[in-house]
Amino acid sequence: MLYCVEMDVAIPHGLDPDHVARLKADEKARAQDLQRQGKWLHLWRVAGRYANVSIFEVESHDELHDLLSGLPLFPFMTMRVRPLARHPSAIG
Ligand SMILES: O=C(O)C[C@H]1C=CC(=O)O1
Repeated sequence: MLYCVEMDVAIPHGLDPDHVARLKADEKARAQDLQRQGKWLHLWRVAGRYANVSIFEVESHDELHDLLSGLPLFPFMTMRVRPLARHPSAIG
């Protein structure tokens, strides 16, 4: 199942900078691991915003939820999830 997920990141200003740096490093490692596993197919920065648009391929809503809610930055992200269906005019 394919999903388009838009993630908006809002890290509170008062957080310890070392803690934030660690969270970002952990997030990067996890994102790259999921890409290597073939579950996080696309990861694009939204120009001008601390946000991304991503495409995930997973088995179920539950798998997607587990994966997203386990991201290190999850507590600081607002997510918009859209399930994708095949477009009848798509040639690919
Ligand atoms: O920077 C972001 O968009 C948030 C998050 C998603 C992947 C990652 O490495 O960080």
